[in-house]
Amino acid sequence: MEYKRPFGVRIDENGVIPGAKKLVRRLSDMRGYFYDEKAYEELLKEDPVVYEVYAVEQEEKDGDLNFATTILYPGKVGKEFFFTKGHFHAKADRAEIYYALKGKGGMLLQTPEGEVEWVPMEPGTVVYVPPYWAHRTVNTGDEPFIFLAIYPADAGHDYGSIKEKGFAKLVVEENGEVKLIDNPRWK
Ligand SMILES: O=C(CO)[C@@H](O)[C@H](O)[C@H](O)COP(=O)(O)O
Ligand SMILES: [Fe+2]
Repeated sequence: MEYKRPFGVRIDENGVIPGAKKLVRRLSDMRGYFYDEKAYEELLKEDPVVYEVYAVEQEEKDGDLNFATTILYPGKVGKEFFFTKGHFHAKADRAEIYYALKGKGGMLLQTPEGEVEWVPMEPGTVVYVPPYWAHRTVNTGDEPFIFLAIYPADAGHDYGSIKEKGFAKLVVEENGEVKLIDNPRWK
């Protein structure tokens, strides 16, 4: 038997995993995701980086694990806080663990039927993402929101239905407060 080699890596203070595969999502990669289209077009002139992912991934095999950090930058489109695209897993029954490292935010989770949960996250918070729940993180603070995710190597990503329908709730700032409001576009 040829064994894989164990290793340790240290996540640096900016959330970077040395040697990991880096993915950058700018606002222009997220057309159609934010509710306020006018505010989206306005901010597109700057095209800010919304988030970066540093992923250490294995072959898509049952039993193995991937891990990744996400650095979700602070910002808003209109009154809606910056968020990650959000996805179901391609293998929908694959669960996941998130561990918050820095900054402030939360996770929106949603079942295929559109039932929504919001879990606030601060450094030290562990979130259990059960099988079948779509998940999106939101930065509700004014510094980068950084977290680690650990997920089965064969989980995969299914972005389609979230891209099309979004989440049933929007996370917005109203009168200086973080609020969850109904997404008028959700059907
Ligand atoms: O949930 C996972 C992996 O299953 C996270 O590593 C996200 O992939 C990352 O936070 C970016 O978010 P998305 O753009 O993939 O929704
Ligand atoms: Fe995931």
